[in-house]
Amino acid sequence: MLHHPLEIPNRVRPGPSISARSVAGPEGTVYLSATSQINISMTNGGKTTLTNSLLKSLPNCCVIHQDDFFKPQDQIAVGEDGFKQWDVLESLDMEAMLSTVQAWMSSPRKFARAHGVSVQLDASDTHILILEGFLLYSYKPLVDLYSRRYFLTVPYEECKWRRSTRRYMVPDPPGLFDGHVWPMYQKYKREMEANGVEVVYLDGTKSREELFHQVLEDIQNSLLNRS
Ligand SMILES: Nc1ncnc2c1ncn2[C@@H]1O[C@H](COP(=O)(O)OP(=O)(O)O)[C@@H](O)[C@H]1O
Ligand SMILES: NC(=O)c1ccc[n+]([C@@H]2O[C@H](COP(=O)(O)O)[C@@H](O)[C@H]2O)c1
Repeated sequence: MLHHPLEIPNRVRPGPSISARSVAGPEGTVYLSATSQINISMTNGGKTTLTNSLLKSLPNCCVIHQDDFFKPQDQIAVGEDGFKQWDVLESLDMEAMLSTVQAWMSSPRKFARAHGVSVQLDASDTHILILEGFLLYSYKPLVDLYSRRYFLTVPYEECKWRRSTRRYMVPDPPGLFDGHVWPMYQKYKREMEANGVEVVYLDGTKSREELFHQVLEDIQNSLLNRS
């Protein structure tokens, strides 16, 4: 069963869900034969919002959400600080996420169809996979597969405020943001930069529309440049 992220109340998704839709490009747009993986990162940076807009505008586009790969709560370690360590790589089943991405790579068309999506039949045969997640650039087997890496950033105060308005499947206990979420975000970002992972930084305080148009244009250009 396919779920569009917007249709899931309180962002609860029961088990891995793949979003996909097939749409025609705007008149005059040329999509070249290509398969691309695109990634978008940082908690509350606006990833889901941006992804939902892209999904409606890109041809044969599937989305995999990293937070569908959180391990069950009883497998999440408690740190010395007393918080459950949700924001570390070990709390995610990244092997399962990698397998899902590999299934798409081996046959994007079959993958989309297997998830109930009718694939657009045209000469261009472009397929796009968006990975949406807060910790995508720290798992080496996946990092090397991406065609384009976007990193949405918002300042500390904005991120904390946005986060305070969110209700996760497991609600944040008091102090989690300052005690765990923000320090882990900073740690992984530092490591990513030290490892030389190339990302396109996006200013998450820009308007939703501006971000959408910026990224859509960038993706379309990168598809054209692959010819
Ligand atoms: N460009 C933006 N400007 C202002 N608020 C935004 C923007 N994009 C998203 N938001 C809001 O920020 C919150 C988190 O957005 P969301 O897309 O769910 O983030 P993420 O998936 O990165 O955690 C939501 O309340 C959303 O409406
Ligand atoms: N989906 C879940 O099961 C779950 C549980 C606890 C915390 N979280 C939070 O989800 C965040 C990542 O998701 P977003 O990128 O949508 O904010 C992490 O910072 C993590 O603390 C998710």
